[in-house]
Amino acid sequence: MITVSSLTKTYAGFTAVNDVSFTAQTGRVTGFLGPNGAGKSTTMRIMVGLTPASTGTALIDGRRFVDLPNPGAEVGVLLDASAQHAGRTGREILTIAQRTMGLPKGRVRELLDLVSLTDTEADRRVRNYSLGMRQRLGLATALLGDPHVLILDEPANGLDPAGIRWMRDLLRAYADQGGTVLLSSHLLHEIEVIADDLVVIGNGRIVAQGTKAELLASAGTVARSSDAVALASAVERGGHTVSVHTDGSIHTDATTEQVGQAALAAGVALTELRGADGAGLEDMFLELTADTQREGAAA
Ligand SMILES: Nc1ncnc2c1ncn2[C@@H]1O[C@H](COP(=O)(O)OP(=O)(O)OP(=O)(O)O)[C@@H](O)[C@H]1O
Repeated sequence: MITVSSLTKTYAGFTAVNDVSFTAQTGRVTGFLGPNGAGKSTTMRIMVGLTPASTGTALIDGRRFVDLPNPGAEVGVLLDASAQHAGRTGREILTIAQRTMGLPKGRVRELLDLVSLTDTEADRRVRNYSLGMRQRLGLATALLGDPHVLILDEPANGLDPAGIRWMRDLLRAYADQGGTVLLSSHLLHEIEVIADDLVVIGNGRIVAQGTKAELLASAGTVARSSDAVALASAVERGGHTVSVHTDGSIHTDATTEQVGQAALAAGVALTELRGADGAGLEDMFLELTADTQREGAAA
């Protein structure tokens, strides 16, 4: 389990991470979401001892990363896939890590197979790797010591669709076997599919956290009928907030059941009724981080 408590990081008067607290639970995948510059990487760097916190703590199973005797056997870290030594081959990088951690030689082969890097690719210098190959190698390095916690910054970056699905299945299985996964991503839909819990950060502050189910339930309901205005009025009469979209659908904070009841009472036939979870996470993300978006995308 990862426990972050009142973590703050300031750089020359600028607060990059502001009183951040959350936990990433054992057996669950926690998605760490936020716009550019929100403080995700800084938080993760503090967790693994690369950046000192100004105040607060980040503990892994109750201990600071720097106090772990053999950190690679407890925490797998992938923060920047391009930070690997460009002049070494993938196999060399894994072999150095295998020796440092005192693991059996055969572990390198196992991990190359796990991340689907071929022998030819493993013997190529990392400077000639594609971004997706670097991510696979980074994930192999993170998993080499068979850790029970994974901290991954944008691990899907550069992976093709098959690679993204592969990674998703791998992380799901890892969590199902009792591992703790914390991963950051801008790929909201990717997080929506894989995460059990979400932590949303904007301008260094946590703006929302909870289970994905809880947060998406609060994303409301989408409904459609042949008469959007009549449907909107019926739902509004129940005291709910409603917005009518240009495509004729309505989005409301009412539950699907409340919308169904309101439509029935008003004699309006529904042609669609569902939780807003499809686009819900993206809407929620833009809404919660509206103050911190560079493009004013949520406006
Ligand atoms: N060493 C540093 N010195 C000064 N400011 C820094 C330093 N490192 C990070 N920052 C600032 O802290 C803020 C948070 O950066 P961070 O990299 O943690 O964001 P992020 O959420 O990971 O963003 P992205 O999604 O773009 O990677 C940014 O404004 C960044 O410029």
